[in-house]
Amino acid sequence: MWRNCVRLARRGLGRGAVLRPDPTVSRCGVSKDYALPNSSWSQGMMDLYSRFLEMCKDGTWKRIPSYSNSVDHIPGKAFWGVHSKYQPQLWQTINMDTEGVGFEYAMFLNPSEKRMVCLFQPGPYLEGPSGFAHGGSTATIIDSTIGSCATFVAGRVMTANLSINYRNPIPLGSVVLVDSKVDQVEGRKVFLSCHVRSIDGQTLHAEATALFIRLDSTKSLQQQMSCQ
Ligand SMILES: CCCCCCCCCCCC(=O)SCCNC(=O)CCNC(=O)[C@H](O)C(C)(C)COP(=O)(O)OP(=O)(O)OC[C@H]1O[C@@H](n2cnc3c(N)ncnc32)[C@H](O)[C@@H]1OP(=O)(O)O
Repeated sequence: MWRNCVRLARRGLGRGAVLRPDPTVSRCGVSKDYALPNSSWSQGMMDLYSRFLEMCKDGTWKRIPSYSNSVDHIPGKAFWGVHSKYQPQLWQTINMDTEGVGFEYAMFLNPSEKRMVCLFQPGPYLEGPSGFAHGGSTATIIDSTIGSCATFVAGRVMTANLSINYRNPIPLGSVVLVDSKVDQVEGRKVFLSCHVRSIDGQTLHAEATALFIRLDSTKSLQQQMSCQ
């Protein structure tokens, strides 16, 4: 499906050339918010989602939609618009068209607390040890959640450091809460921390700290990321 739906664009030739999806084309030609309930969500995931939606009513929390194609949804805004309050996310990595097999998730932002939480239900494609989520998939969802939080406070950022302690394995199909917050901002550096817990709060699955760096505004993203 991926091969059929995505137009790949080769940008540049030779050293440093990258092959990546054309950001103007959504994976199936249709823009879709991937962070919405579907039939694969367990009752626990639905209940938690409803609780957070309830907390959105007074404006304390905001639901963050997730599109693989930002173009239709952020008209006039450059990729990773700087200092956006909150905006649709661009997730080619974690959005899968088959429901329930990979990352099922929904993110909510608490702007005043500079906190981003992610309700996460890992599917079978994320298996590492038998029956449990692969540590790399846990790192991905942590990086995505923390990164979204850093984006909220600082605009265009990249992960410079991510340190994770894995405390208890995450059973596939279970629901965990990835809870991240900004601890400190020093110039271009954003320090964050994160805990991943079961929804009853009894099991600590992982804890992490991260450093994100706000990209130099005088350089384009291309320059910033080119080989030096
Ligand atoms: C709609 C869509 C939303 C989308 C929402 C987006 C969410 C994003 C989530 C996914 C994010 C990723 O996976 S990003 C992919 C993984 N990350 C990467 O590939 C990053 C690779 N690294 C880099 O490109 C670069 O090293 C940067 C950009 C991180 C930093 O480069 P730079 O901008 O030139 O900055 P530089 O001068 O080196 O460093 C600035 C300051 O930070 C310090 N510093 C730099 N790196 C480190 C480090 N690892 N540990 C400690 N300190 C460090 C330096 O000492 C310096 O301190 P001082 O001297 O000033 O005191």
